[in-house]
Amino acid sequence: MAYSGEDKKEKLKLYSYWRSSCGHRVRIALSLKGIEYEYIPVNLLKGDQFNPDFMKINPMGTVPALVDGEVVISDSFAIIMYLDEKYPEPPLLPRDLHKRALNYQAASIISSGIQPHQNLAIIRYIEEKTNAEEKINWINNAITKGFTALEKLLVNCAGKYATGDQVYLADLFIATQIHTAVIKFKIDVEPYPTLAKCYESYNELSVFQDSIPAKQPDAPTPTS
Ligand SMILES: N[C@@H](CCC(=O)N[C@@H](CS)C(=O)NCC(=O)O)C(=O)O
Repeated sequence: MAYSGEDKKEKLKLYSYWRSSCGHRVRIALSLKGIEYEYIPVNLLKGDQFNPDFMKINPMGTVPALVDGEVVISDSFAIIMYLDEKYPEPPLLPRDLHKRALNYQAASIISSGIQPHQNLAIIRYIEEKTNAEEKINWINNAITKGFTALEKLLVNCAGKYATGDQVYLADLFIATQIHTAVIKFKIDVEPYPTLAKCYESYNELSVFQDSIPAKQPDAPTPTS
């Protein structure tokens, strides 16, 4: 089922940045549910997240932020849950309670155990206080620790995707975290066979392919 036009008077607005993994998760959710939206770029490298107009939308100065009429939400987890409740098809949470908890757990490992450690503000600070090598070590440690935990968590329940043969919440977080690790930080996913297999499956789906950072309107044009 696609949600376009008749369910909404005004298009949703997504404030994001092409390379933001948190924004990337939300794009996949919107795309899976067939929701049309307006994409508003916030250039994190230029500091647009601290522009007073944007700070009114999200006083944390981070992307993504979603505006749906009077409703403003500025955390990817909260945005995805809001979308899932407002546009229930296809559901992002399985009915089975154990699988549901695994989805929450995997999403949480990434949103609180990995992503904050690789966030622009943090890694800039680490480099400033130490050096570029320490920054890379810091990122690698956080991703290795998180991926090792995720691999253990999912090894016995994964199918094509993280918790079976249907895409759920965990997949949105895993796909985008692996994409960032592989493409941005050049980290190999091979040591995590369950995660690597899921990544292959995501790359076969157009909703995942179309949501990747390089395909966003604010992504730099590739030079040949
Ligand atoms: N928990 C928030 C984290 C948001 C976040 O850290 N966003 C990053 C991009 S992925 C950001 O905007 N960073 C800007 C900065 O560090 O200045 C979420 O899931 O939306």
